[in-house]
Amino acid sequence: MQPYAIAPSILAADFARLGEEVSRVLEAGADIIHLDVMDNHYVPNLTIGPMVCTALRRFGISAPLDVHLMVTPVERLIDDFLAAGANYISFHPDACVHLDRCLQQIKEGGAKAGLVFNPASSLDALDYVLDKVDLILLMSVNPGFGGQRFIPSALDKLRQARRLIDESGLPIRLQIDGGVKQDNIRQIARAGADTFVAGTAIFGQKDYRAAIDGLRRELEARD
Ligand SMILES: O=C(CO)[C@@H](O)[C@H](O)COP(=O)(O)O
Ligand SMILES: [Fe+2]
Repeated sequence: MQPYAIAPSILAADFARLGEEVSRVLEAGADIIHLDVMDNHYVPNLTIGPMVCTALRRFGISAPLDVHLMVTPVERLIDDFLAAGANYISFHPDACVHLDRCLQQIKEGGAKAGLVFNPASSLDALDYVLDKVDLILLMSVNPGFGGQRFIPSALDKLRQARRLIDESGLPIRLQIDGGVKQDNIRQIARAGADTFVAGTAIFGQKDYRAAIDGLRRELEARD
């Protein structure tokens, strides 16, 4: 993966044409595809399951699929998403009883494992498992819906997570999710993020290439 990765969230895509939408956004320069899995239990919304991941693979999508689980419990779905071809599987520590076991389950299944932190959650859950994590995902909105406004306190938490990662020397990606736009991505990158989920900022635009180029231009102008 390149130093900065753009991960369009399909939550804002046209679900009636999902395969084409994902192809188009990849042709427009997306690095990975972010899939928001919601169960109407952990979050008050209901979206997609592993069948959609399988369908995208059958459609010919070979790009990395980044699955963001907003479900509880997570255990069974991990196996289903591994079988469906997910490359990254991230879950919320508070949605899972045996955190260490879930991380192992993902890694033994051949995918990269991520932990997700809600806007009001501390990073304490990383204390004993940092070496088992490939990705830290910080939510900059409350999970459940696309199109919300970026919560500014996520910037401090990004700086804190960036310090943790740098001090550990581990190759952990730092992903930000929620309300990422052209007018704030530069500030978010400065705070330490390297992977940027964007739903409405990309799929909400007519020209996906212009949207992704616009985000990248801001990243290049970061310093
Ligand atoms: O996980 C979530 C929401 O729970 C996100 O992935 C959103 O889908 C991002 O959408 P935008 O805020 O970029 O529109
Ligand atoms: Fe997400």
